[in-house]
Amino acid sequence: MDTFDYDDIQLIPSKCIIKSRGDADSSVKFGPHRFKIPVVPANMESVIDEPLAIWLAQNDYFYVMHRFQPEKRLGFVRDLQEKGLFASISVGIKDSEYKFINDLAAANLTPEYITIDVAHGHSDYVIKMIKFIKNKLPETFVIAGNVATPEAVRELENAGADATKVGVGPGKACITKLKTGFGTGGWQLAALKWCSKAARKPLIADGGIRNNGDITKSVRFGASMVMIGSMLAGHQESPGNLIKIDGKNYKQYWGSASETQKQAYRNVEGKQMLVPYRGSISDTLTEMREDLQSSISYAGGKDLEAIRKVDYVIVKNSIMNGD
Ligand SMILES: NC(=O)C1=CN([C@@H]2O[C@H](COP(=O)(O)OP(=O)(O)OC[C@H]3O[C@@H](n4cnc5c(N)ncnc54)[C@H](OP(=O)(O)O)[C@@H]3O)[C@@H](O)[C@H]2O)C=CC1
Ligand SMILES: Nc1nc2c(ncn2[C@@H]2O[C@H](COP(=O)(O)O)[C@@H](O)[C@H]2O)c(=O)[nH]1
Repeated sequence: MDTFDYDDIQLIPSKCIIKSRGDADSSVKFGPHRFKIPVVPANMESVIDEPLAIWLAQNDYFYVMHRFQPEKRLGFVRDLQEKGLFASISVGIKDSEYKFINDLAAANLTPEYITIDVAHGHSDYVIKMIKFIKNKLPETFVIAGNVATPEAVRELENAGADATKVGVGPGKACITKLKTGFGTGGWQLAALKWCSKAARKPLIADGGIRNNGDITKSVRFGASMVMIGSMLAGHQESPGNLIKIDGKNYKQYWGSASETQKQAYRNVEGKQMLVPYRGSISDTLTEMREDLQSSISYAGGKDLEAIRKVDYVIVKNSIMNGD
């Protein structure tokens, strides 16, 4: 298998067939809804909160609410659905989560999306949770992860997952690779390609996106949706505190397995850091959309499908040369 990451790849342009980049359709159908772009902010407490989730749903962007305020989730689902918006939440795999799924079913609440959010998703306990949710809430679109291999994708899909999330350790706030020696850090894009050979259902590429072009590359190598943490954590709407250093503004970004998140130093596999302040998230998402439209034009098509077929070259870390 070739191993490569985002910086090692350049996509090769094909003849343009549209008059304007504005004619390119960057939208994607994912589960029961269609979204403006194949991008979702990471389900981390430093990336998404309730007001941002509502804004994203109102503006046709996908979101996944984090699972770190478990007692608020049922009310959140009810609130969103009462507003006529889709509900998309996260769960873990501990015993209390089974009670939560039962509570949702008993209240006749069916979230449109549930993401099973576990660091090592290739696990019998994740499989058990997929089956449980599919039994109790059969209409819910279940996303399971995170995984790194085709075998894991196959097993989670066979258990009933509607989509699988690929990426173990490529995240900006991640120290899994350093603390355990495992993961897709440094070859996340190749891992996505490898997993896509086995996938029969949608894949989410999760972690390691550093430039808007990496979203396009993820789509080329098999992603239906791309999950982004650090690049979407620095906004006015982002939950992290605003910090000013030497006249420059930053936002706090912390890993979901960091000491900040856990409030304890046990099984820590994440860190806290500062990311540059970037203003409104609406402007960043609009730029992502425009860059995707441009990508579609370079791919010689009219929609995201065109990107999936383009040729590419492996340039081994040289695309930033001269910058
Ligand atoms: N995408 C990624 O690369 C990573 C993401 N994260 C994020 O950090 C958060 C916390 O993750 P996580 O620790 O899974 O959540 P939890 O603390 O909820 O752990 C998940 C469950 O799986 C058990 N488990 C067994 N082996 C492992 C293992 N190797 N890694 C993790 N759990 C294991 C845990 O038990 P016990 O705690 O007793 O071991 C626990 O019961 C999540 O939001 C996750 O997405 C964290 C690391 C990597
Ligand atoms: N190893 C860890 N991975 C983490 C942690 N918290 C979140 N994550 C993963 O990172 C991505 C976001 O990656 P980015 O490169 O876009 O910043 C996120 O979706 C999780 O999968 C953590 O504490 N440790």
